[in-house]
Formats: sequence, structure tokens, C-alpha cells
Amino acid sequence: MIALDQVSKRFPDGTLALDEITLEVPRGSVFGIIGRSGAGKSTLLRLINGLERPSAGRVQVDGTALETARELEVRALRRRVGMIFQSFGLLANRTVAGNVALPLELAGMSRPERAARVAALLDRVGLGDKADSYPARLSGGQRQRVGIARALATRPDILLCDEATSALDPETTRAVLDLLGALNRELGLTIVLITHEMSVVRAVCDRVAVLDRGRVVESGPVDTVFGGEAGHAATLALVGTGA
Ligand SMILES: Nc1ncnc2c1ncn2[C@@H]1O[C@H](COP(=O)(O)OP(=O)(O)OP(=O)(O)O)[C@@H](O)[C@H]1O
Repeated sequence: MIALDQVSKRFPDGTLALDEITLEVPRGSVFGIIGRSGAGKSTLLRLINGLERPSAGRVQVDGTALETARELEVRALRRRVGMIFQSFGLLANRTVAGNVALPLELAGMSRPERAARVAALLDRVGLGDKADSYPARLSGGQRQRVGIARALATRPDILLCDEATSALDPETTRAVLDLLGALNRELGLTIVLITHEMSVVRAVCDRVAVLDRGRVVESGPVDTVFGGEAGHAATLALVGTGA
């Protein structure tokens, strides 16, 4: 469903952010990409949602080859890929319901259909009573639930999570990760989650790739990568810090 084959990304200033990455994210999995700051995680996510093009190699998402896709195809793909962010990315001047409705408005859905869909989404993320609140009045965990509802509004097959719990305390993090796990199981949603925290990977991911200086240094089932005695120095450093 998501397959990267020998993908490199070099920025115009010469920075090699990704260096011959090969990995496959199976449909329906929760796939963690972990690495320290600057390892290339955000760049990898931006390649998967078509915001960046690879300098070399192939990126296949849901049957679309992104390295050769036309702008129209990339836009169509982006509608099938939802995304949530560390900073939530909510519009301050729209209510919770207004934020969740935005992608449906852009997709041209009628007002009554939109209202029903928004209500169902807010119920599902546990915010049925917050529809008319503004983001400033919500806790971090509640804001991220709005972010999740908005990302799922157009029924994507894939959800990309960019350090989605890094701004949250451990308890709230756990609750948001539990919600993501439940949505993965209920909807068959494929989740790709980037993080610098091993506890996040352990809590929700079934597979993980360890990124170090633009390279995948280990990948596989979480228990295998983090459970074995041997391991790449970058993995051991993550384990060692208990991050
Ligand atoms: N637009 C850009 N132009 C030049 N270099 C860039 C650009 N975007 C990212 N980089 C560089 O590419 C490398 C990987 O950056 P990236 O943001 O993907 O890492 P990251 O693992 O997401 O880090 P963080 O956790 O700090 O966000 C870094 O050296 C960064 O400085």
C-alpha cells in the first residue's frame, strides 16, 4: 500500500535528508518511524503525502507512483491521506464543528450531509458536547481529537501522524494513542506515525523503522527491533534513553 524503493531526497542546498530508503508499510498496519531530530522523519512523511518529490527512487502510495504523478493525481491522492500534527493546526476562528467540516466543505458536500458527518465524527472522538466550542477553550488532548476527526472527515485510507502526541502529557498521549489504535482496528485505517519517543512506538505500533541520518538502519516488528539483544547503535541509543 505504501512502498518506498531506494528513495533519496537531496534539497537544493545540497542537504541529503534521505539516503536510499527502502520500506513497505502493509495495508492496515500501524507503522512507526522513529529517529532523533534531523534524522529525516518529516521529509519522509512529506514524500508519502506528495508534498515533496523524491530526488531518486520510487514512492508508491495506494497504487499511485508519486515520482511521476501529475499534480492532479497527487491532489486526488492527498484526499485519501489524512494528516495530524504536533501543533494540531486548527483554525482559531472556527468552532470545533467548523474545523471538522472544513475538508467536507472543500469536497463540496451539502450542508445537511456535512452536519451529520461532523456530528458522527465528534461523537466517535468523544467530543460530541464540544461542537460549538472554539479551539482556544480546549485542552491539548481535545485539540488533537479535533485534529483526528478533521483528518478522518473525508474517509481516508491512510493517516499520517507527525509527532502527534509530542505536545501532550503522558496520560493524554496514552489516551490519544488508544484512540488511534481503535480507529486502526475499526476502520482498517493504515497509520504511519513519526516520533522520537520509543514509548509511543511501543504503545501503538506493530512495525517500526529506525531512521538515522537519512537511512533506515533497522526495521521490522516492534518486538523484534526493540526486544533483541543486538541492534544498531542508533536503536540502542533510543532504547538507552528510554525515550
Ligand atoms: N527544505 C529544506 N531544505 C534544506 N534542508 C532541509 C529542508 N528540510 C529539511 N532539511 C534538512 O534535512 C534533514 C532532515 O530533516 P527532517 O525535518 O526531515 O528531520 P526530522 O527527523 O523530522 O527532524 P525533527 O524531529 O527535528 O523535525 C535535516 O538535516 C534538515 O536540516
